[in-house]
Amino acid sequence: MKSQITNALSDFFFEYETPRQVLVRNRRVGVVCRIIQLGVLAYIIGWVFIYEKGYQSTDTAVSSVYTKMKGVGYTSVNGTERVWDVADYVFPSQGSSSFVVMTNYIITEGQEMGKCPELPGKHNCSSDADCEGGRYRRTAHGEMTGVCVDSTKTCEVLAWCPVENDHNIPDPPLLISAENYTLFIKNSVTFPLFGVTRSNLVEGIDSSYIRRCLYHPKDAPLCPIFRLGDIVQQSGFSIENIAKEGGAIGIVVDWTCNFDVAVKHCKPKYNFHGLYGHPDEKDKVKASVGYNFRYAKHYIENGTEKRTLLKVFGIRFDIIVQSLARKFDIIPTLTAIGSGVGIFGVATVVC
Ligand SMILES: Nc1ncnc2c1ncn2[C@@H]1O[C@H](COP(=O)(O)OP(=O)(O)OP(=O)(O)O)[C@@H](O)[C@H]1O
Repeated sequence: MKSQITNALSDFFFEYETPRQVLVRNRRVGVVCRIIQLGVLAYIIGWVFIYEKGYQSTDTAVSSVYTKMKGVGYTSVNGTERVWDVADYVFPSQGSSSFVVMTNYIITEGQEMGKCPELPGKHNCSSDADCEGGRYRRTAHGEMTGVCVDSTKTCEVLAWCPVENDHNIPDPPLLISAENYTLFIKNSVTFPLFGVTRSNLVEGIDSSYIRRCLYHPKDAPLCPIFRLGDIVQQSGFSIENIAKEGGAIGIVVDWTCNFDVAVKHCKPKYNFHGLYGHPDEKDKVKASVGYNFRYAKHYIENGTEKRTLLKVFGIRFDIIVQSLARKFDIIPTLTAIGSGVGIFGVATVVC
């Protein structure tokens, strides 16, 4: 028993096996083998190393975006002139990466708590029995009082009165001048794996350049100030259409960087994508068109709380940062070489 174990151990430690090599002198097999090896070599060098950059490790960035609009709009509605500045037309005002620029609105001034009839068209009634007191209708403005108002043939509601009438959206849009506003984007990205931080205000973009430049895809691709009309156009919309009923535009800041070359070559690229906007005429039956929301400004007049309600139609901008940085790393390089050497074995098997 003991000698059997000793034999097994000595077999294991003092013997070595290796496959026997056979040299085949055959032209056809030789050519096929070389072609397969060449194909594998081309795959490893061309695809894995050059195209897929298998010798580099990758990292995505953490980022922060800050925006600021500038520009002034002017409206003259029913003889009332008004100037709209950035504090009036940007929502929210903090300069976040997702914000709305108002391009059209329906204003309902002097609303106060009270009882008034609903809008004609919606919530019609023929008698008080149709307006169940204390109940709400899904798209109503307030709580029904149980009265059907004769003059309008609509239910009376306890609500902010008079209720908003949004049957007609102003056309042309009231703030079509929004196309001349400018947007400033400040974006900073950090690639934690490589310990690199970059800003879209890259080398050469100083305060005097910022004061006079305007983004242009060819002439000024690094200027961080964008004209709104240009953004709308480059995202595939027309300002007249999107301004009336609103829409959304994605601005992509693309950081594709190679840190094997100097960090200063890591620069952002801007792309614009229409996310949703004014549809073609044939799409009129769509359940929802454009983009809008309601916004109220409250105040006290003669001891009564009142509000001005705005149904805001606007362009919603979403600034999306996309990033991919690469740098030489020994581990992916060795992994790629190792898998390449492994694939070489395929040629031998096939041959
Ligand atoms: N939307 C924009 N369009 C054009 N220029 C802008 C815009 N936003 C900012 N700027 C300019 O870019 C520079 C940097 O803006 P930043 O907000 O950092 O400074 P600021 O002095 O607080 O700007 P400001 O007081 O003019 O709003 C300033 O010269 C500013 O006037």
